[in-house]
Amino acid sequence: MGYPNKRLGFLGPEGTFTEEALLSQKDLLGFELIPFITIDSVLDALNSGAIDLGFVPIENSIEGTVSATIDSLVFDYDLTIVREVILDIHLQLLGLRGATLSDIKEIWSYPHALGQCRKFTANNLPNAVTNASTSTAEAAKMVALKNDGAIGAIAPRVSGKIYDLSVIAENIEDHKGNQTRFFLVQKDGIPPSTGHDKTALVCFQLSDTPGSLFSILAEFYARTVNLIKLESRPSKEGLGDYCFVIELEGHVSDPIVTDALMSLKRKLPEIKFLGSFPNMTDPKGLPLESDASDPSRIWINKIIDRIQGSF
Ligand SMILES: O=C(O)C(=O)C[C@]1(C(=O)O)C=C[C@@H](O)C=C1
Repeated sequence: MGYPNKRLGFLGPEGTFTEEALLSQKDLLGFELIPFITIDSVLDALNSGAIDLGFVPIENSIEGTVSATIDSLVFDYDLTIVREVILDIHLQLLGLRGATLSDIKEIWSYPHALGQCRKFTANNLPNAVTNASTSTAEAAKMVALKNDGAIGAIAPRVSGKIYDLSVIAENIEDHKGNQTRFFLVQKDGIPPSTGHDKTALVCFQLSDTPGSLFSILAEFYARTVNLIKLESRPSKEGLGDYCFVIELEGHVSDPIVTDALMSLKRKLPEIKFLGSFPNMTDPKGLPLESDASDPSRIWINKIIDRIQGSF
């Protein structure tokens, strides 16, 4: 199935985990897939309309949230999350053919990947200098270009094949069950409810007073809406000033979710809706090409307007 003239940007270059997660989504392969060198450049291109969809990492089970992604979604752009994808992550120490562990004096990788192998590096390469690259695959590409046996990259196995590097040490992540979650984002349009959805939003508070977080959570508790994730992020307004990123079970069009969000809206100066999207375990796919004149979509957009206060 093709999507003529539809462009999907992702964190590249060829060989990143982001690309691997994207390629696992067969229905997206008909798009023109365009690698970008940073997460910011993907989201910026989406915001400006240069691409139709963006695919970026959001969180890792060892290292936590990818700040570049969440901060762009919360503060910089009005984009909507339409899908989540979860990928098992195994990191490899790659180097030139013939290089061994004792040859490596310098390691390059994406900071989130370096963090996932912190203990491995401390125990096995305590004197190696670590350096940040814009992605794991970019680090692998650079090792190949520099053609220096003393430089290693922490990267996916597939990137070793692409850039002709060999695996010096395999599966070096510090904890078992390492996984990263990715978001597919678009400028607007909310996938209809599948019955197995999540909703993401940001709550901005007026001031930090006793019970202010409790009063947010109470709205969900009162309606037995299950919270999946709660994270405080610096609001960028000053040290100790936070906003709350919340993920909950349900779709924004589910009456109890709508009701909880409307009630929150009356308490808080600002709520930002980030998206309603199917749980990754949902066996039903989601229609990507949602029709702008679809009455259910117009109705959902009205709910969002009311929650965000732009009516
Ligand atoms: O550099 C890559 O390969 C990416 O896709 C980025 C990223 C991340 O942001 O966490 C994705 C998965 C892994 O956790 C390591 C790196």
